Amino acid sequence: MKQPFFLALDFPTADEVKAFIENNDLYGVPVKVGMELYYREGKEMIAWLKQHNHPIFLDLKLHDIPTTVEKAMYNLARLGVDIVNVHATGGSDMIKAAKRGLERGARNGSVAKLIAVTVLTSMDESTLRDELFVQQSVEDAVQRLALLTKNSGADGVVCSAHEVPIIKQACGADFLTVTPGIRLSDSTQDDQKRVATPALAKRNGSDYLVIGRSITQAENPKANYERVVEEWQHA
Ligand SMILES: O=C(O)c1cc(=O)[nH]c(=O)n1[C@@H]1O[C@H](COP(=O)(O)O)[C@@H](O)[C@H]1O
Repeated sequence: MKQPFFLALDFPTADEVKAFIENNDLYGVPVKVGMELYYREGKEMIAWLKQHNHPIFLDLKLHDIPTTVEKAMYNLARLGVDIVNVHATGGSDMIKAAKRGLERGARNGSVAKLIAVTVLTSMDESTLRDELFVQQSVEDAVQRLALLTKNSGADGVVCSAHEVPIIKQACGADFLTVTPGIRLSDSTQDDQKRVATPALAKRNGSDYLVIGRSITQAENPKANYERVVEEWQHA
């Protein structure tokens, strides 16, 4: 993979995605396709990105009963993307079912990696305590969900860069950590609560960054993309 960053293509239409990639000469970079884009442009968008050699993380965060998730993953596997995700809070039966669906639907023997969202980066301790009635710290909750994910046979987790060291300690160095909530030092935080710079994510041992608005909403997106590359290489 060119760079260990998934550029979050949070745009409403395929035309906007294509114009963005063209205008900023970002052909072939790893990308993340989320709900906003996928629900409108679906598999044609995925096919276009594959034609242009973009590694793809399809972020649909499945969370349902195991049978439904297995069948949905079977269908998603046929798209030939590189990474897909579920919510870890769906539990071990659901995560195992997701894995089965991916394996059954795999094409040409290549199975997409399965990762599970632990605690969304838009949440903090008060969200857990006051809204979800979870009394643990964010770190403890993330670590427990990471262990559940690993023991259910998935390849890694989505977490914030701050929790990477405790996850690696609990689940091993090979267990993938994919970290959104990445911000350049002069970017706005928006709706994210647990944010980190690319440099901090690198120092903490994050395997892949997910980065959207710091690049896509910037005045000069290409310059900000290069800043992320620079920070990552020199951290
Ligand atoms: O699974 C994800 O990708 C994800 C998990 C999470 O905990 N937090 C999170 O922000 N994301 C996604 O990562 C991207 C972050 O975008 P920016 O905040 O614009 O960099 C969005 O597309 C989110 O949907």
